[in-house]
Amino acid sequence: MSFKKSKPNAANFCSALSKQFGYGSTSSAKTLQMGSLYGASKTLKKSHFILSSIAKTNPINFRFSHCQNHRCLLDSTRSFSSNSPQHDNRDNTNVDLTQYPPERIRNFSIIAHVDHGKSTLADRLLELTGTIKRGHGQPQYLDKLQVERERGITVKAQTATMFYRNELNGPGTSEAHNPSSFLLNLIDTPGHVDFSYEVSRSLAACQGALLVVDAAQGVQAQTVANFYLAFESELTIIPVINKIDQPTADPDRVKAQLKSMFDLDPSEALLTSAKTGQGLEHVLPAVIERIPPPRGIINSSLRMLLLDSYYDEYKGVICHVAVVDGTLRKGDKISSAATGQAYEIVDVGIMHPELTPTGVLLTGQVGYVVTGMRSTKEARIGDTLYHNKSIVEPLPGFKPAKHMVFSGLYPADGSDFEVLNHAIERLTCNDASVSVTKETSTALGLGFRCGFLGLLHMDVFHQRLEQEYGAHVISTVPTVPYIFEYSDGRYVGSVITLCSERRGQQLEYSFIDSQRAFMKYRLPLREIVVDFYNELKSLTSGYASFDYEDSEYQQADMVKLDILLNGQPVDAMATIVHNLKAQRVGRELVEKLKKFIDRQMFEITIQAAIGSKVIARETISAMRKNVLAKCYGGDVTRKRKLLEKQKEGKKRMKRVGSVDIPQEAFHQLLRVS
Ligand SMILES: Nc1nc2c(ncn2[C@@H]2O[C@H](COP(=O)(O)OP(=O)(O)OP(=O)(O)O)[C@@H](O)[C@H]2O)c(=O)[nH]1
Repeated sequence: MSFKKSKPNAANFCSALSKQFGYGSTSSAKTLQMGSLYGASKTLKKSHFILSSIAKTNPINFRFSHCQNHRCLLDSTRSFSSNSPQHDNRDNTNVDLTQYPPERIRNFSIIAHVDHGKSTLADRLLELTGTIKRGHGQPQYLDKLQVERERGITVKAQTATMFYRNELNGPGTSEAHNPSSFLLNLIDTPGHVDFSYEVSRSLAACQGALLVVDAAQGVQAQTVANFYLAFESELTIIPVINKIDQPTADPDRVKAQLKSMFDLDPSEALLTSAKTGQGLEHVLPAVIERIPPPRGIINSSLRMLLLDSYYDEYKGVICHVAVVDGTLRKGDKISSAATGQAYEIVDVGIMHPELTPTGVLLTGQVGYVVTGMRSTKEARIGDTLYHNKSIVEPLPGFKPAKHMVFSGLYPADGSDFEVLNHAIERLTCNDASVSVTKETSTALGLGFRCGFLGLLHMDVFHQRLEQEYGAHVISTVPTVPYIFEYSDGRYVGSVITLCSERRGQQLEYSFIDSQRAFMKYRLPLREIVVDFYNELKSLTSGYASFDYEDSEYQQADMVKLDILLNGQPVDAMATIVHNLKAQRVGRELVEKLKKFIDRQMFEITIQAAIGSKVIARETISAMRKNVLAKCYGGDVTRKRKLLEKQKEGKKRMKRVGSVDIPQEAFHQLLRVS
């Protein structure tokens, strides 16, 4: 499966806020719920599913002059700002963080729907502040993972520290004495719904968020979801209408949406083009003016929130932290509230944007620490770190991730279990939203049962295992639920038909404006986990978008569909389907398997069965060895004897032979709904 920014495919986008189907035949079906965004205001409840479609908009001129009188100089000449994107681990003693008390710190995230321009805007802000060199040749600088670059999407939130000061205080004024120098921590977040856990974690370190909205596409499903994440975290939200350079940009329409859906004052919206640079000079002044400084207590005991972590071959576990109260210095002895383990701070610094040692982190600052943690399991995301022997109230931490898609992960070669074990342990250090338990399959041997936030998340996790740790993985059919949001105007009819075919129950249907509709459906996750999103996109010419929320379990007529190879059930291929669809799904599964299993020296029967009842069957005939090749004109009894012997041998092989199932066959099964 692959997910490209421009052409999302169904399987990937169908990520899930869902729980695992029960695996027994008596389990109930999982349902999905779409929610309406209608009438969103500060009192609104979080919405569930959105279906919206946007007709092409006409180009429109806009006039907007917010912040036009604000004069600012983005300081790119400071001695500690780097002009090189690759300056990892400089011993940057010039960075004196003690010059930045909380009132001169602003921590903010950039949040948006997929592709609305978060990472590009982050690039521009890093360039404007001299944090990275202009035209560094690497767009979306903070998207560092190979998987992010290949797919063109952000999957990990990334923090970067920038330094910024106003011209009004005089260019050239020394950093130490310039009262309006600011330390800004920017967190670029992913837009895809599968990675919203990254967004919510990032928001915990922020007091404000730039809500970026594409000037042509307007408010989309993840705009709404992310708005509510920020709103519920009580952050100051600055709306940024981006991509105003596009011919179809219609900022006035977007402003009206922001007002009607979120009660955001249209006059507060910034108009930008991260591509051309238009309007960007107003962004950081707005951040400084509107977002409050962090509220921590300087003279209090240290309390530090563990935001994220990753494993570095040389340094061990590196933790990203936000200092909520107090001060942290290199050499300090700290403890973990979650595990009670004690550590010494070996290194501390900021991401500027690479690791830059500073020796200290003060109240309100965001940075990294190296503590000599030996095991990745010790780094508990959401943990509170504090000075040894001090008594502190632990911070609230994060809500646990809700796993919606569960899949078995097995080493492609059974003997590589330890390699996979090691790889999963390291990767989950950097992706705490994945749950992992060991399991055994008779067909695939020792492996893991993993919970993901969605199919794209699952797919990205597989890819990262391969790319970053060289582990080759077979994944089993996900036992998963999904939820969506859509928007549509002109395509409403076909969306309704699609949802009805998928056993959806319409809960709400309303229009946001003349071109957009919101629909709320309760859908069985099983029905949308595969291909639903592709169909939705193709039916609506790509205009529909969706978001989803877990709904309650519902009673449903579900059956367990087993796949048998030569009479032996393959547990990894068993799936739960609705009784009405069992016949069709069974037939599709055996037909697919027939295509992907190679002929062998014996006949292979592939069956789909519910309990003892076989509902579909295919046969792969045996490869025929010409046992008569050497009988030049021999007598007919001799030939018959040889053929009889071959037949006997084949029967035996069939009985004892094990069928080789290629990895591709497992992947193909994922695509049958
Ligand atoms: N015309 C135009 N294109 C832009 C602008 N900003 C970003 N883009 C383009 O929009 C596409 C998506 O930009 P990204 O910055 O990757 O979007 P994103 O929101 O970070 O995407 P995800 O992280 O995947 O959610 C890229 O092709 C950018 O070049 C803009 O102001 N104008």
